[in-house]
Amino acid sequence: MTAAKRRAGSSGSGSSSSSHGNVQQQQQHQSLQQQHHHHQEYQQLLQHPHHHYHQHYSSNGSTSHSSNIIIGGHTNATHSSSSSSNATSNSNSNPQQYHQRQQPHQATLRDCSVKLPLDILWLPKSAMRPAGPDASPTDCILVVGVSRPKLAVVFLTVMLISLFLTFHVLYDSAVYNIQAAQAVHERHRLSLAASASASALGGSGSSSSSSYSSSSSGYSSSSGSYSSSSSSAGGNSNHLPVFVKPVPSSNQLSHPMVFPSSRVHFPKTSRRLPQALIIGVRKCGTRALLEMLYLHPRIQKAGGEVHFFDRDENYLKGLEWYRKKMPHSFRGQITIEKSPSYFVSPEVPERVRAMNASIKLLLIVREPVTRAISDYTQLRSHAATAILPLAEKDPPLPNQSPSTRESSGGGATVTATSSGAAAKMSSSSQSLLYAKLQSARGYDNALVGGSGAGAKETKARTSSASVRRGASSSGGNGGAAMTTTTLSPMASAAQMAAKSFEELAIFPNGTVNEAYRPLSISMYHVHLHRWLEVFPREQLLVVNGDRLIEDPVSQLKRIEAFLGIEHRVKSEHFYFNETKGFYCLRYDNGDRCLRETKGRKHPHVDPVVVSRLRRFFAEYNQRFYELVGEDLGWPEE
Ligand SMILES: Nc1ncnc2c1ncn2[C@@H]1O[C@H](COP(=O)(O)OS(=O)(=O)O)[C@@H](OP(=O)(O)O)[C@H]1O
Repeated sequence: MTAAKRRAGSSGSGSSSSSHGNVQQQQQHQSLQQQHHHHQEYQQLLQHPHHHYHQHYSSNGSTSHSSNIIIGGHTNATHSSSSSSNATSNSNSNPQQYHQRQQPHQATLRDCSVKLPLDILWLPKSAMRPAGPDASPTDCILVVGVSRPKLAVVFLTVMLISLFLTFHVLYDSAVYNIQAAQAVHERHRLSLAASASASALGGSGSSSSSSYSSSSSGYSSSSGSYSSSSSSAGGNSNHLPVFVKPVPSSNQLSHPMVFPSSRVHFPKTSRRLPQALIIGVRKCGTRALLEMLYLHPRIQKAGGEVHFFDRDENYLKGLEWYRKKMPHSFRGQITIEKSPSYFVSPEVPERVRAMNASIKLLLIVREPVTRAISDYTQLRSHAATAILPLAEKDPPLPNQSPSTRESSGGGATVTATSSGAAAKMSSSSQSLLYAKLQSARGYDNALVGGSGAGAKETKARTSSASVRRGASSSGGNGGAAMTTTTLSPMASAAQMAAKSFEELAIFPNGTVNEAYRPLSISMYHVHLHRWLEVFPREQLLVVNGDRLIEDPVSQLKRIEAFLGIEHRVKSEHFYFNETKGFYCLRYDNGDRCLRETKGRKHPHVDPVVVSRLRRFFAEYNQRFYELVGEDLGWPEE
């Protein structure tokens, strides 16, 4: 290039001395030479970018030689031949000097010698191709190159990955925050609703009444933990978190959330009907199972028991209502709902099939006598909670005679005044209590042995009555003919709280009261039979509730396989809590145990009665084993 320019320079001076009249021709010649010069310079740049860089900048101490970025010089398509020649002969001059040489053209030409950070420089557009007549004098081109392409690729990849991870973390934390906000909002709403209903029911100053409400709506002030009652009914309880969590500060609770929970959801999620159901059995660990499964990233759970299929008032609202009770989920996630009473409600299997014939069913069972005692413990606890506050509060009515209505628990006659508290109740208090009992799920059918009388009016009880019929007709000693006398709810609760398990389970003549609800629910084969008439066996997985208590991971592994999801819930997700006597869950942000109503201390039951009941259940258990095709090894003595 330099030689060409020299030739151009000498040829130019020679022609000026010999042919002064031919100026136009000379200018054209110079222009052609200049284009040639830029073209050569461009080629050189492509072939030896570093060399080019050093040529221009090695004398400038401020420029790093180890830079990976390449660099253009500065020139312009309309340079005069003299300046072109200077630029090439002083190829070591720095950009400033070079720039100074362009001073005469400064006004009309774009300065491309601007020093950018990272040693990125502008190149004149004309350096990329021979400047044509259309070349604009103000065009500059930014050229960035890398001297170590492999390193650059690695660098870029790392950058992209970290960008992706950052996005992912932000995404996750956004979801988490939204869910946390929803939970707090929901609690706040429920606490307001609870206090409102408490004041409506028992007056504003009624501490006893509000303690009932708070237990059913979720806040357990004594334990300082959030504890929704599993037997509370209604839509509100559907969203209650169940694991014991630190109570949010009063500040948090009194803060109204800025957005309504029903509207907040993450993009690309929607509420889907459940693809799997935990259908029961009550008191066998249904809640523990759901919470444990929820550790799996592919599982979404309905917050509470929806009771869609077993309660006509819900079922009649339609599938869309049910769907709206479901959590938001991503495609590919499995939504699970649990309502243990599905198992014992005759109309449920058909209704479930009508929604989704290929739904997966989870049935968790425990040794039947243990389950019955657990059921009794819960019912008694609810009865006590229901009776005492109102009984203490209400003065006895003058001239009110004790209730003389009696109930027969299959032969065991019980006077409803067994608790003095019952007699003290005013009729208004009784109806309030009745309303509470109605809404308390645990009371829907099992207040008293055999008759379940006080709970006959609601639809929920219609199904339980059918279940009782089923249980009674299923065999057994037949000694428990039911008497369906009406027992007031107060009397029922009083009776329940006062009687022992032994009294309720065994008649004085020594026969088993198989119509006693906690016992009839434990006759698993009766209920399962109905399900297997509607669903193929492969669609139902039997989970061993006793093993879930001892070794959750082994049971969860089976369930993951059944649901067709990868094995993700591992032993590191659990720790054994000595105080509670059960496994608790380990989350990234802390450990949580099921609330105190799960894992209650059972009353002592006479071992003779336990043996008697085990013998009674042995036959039923065999039938159950046959149905499921597995021997669960429950004791027969
Ligand atoms: N990890 C863990 N923590 C606490 N409790 C556990 C756990 N795993 C299973 N269980 C057992 O679950 C029993 C309650 O069963 P459910 O959740 O099905 O009860 S309910 O029907 O929903 O009321 C509950 O019954 P009780 O012991 O009688 O309270 C527990 O025995």
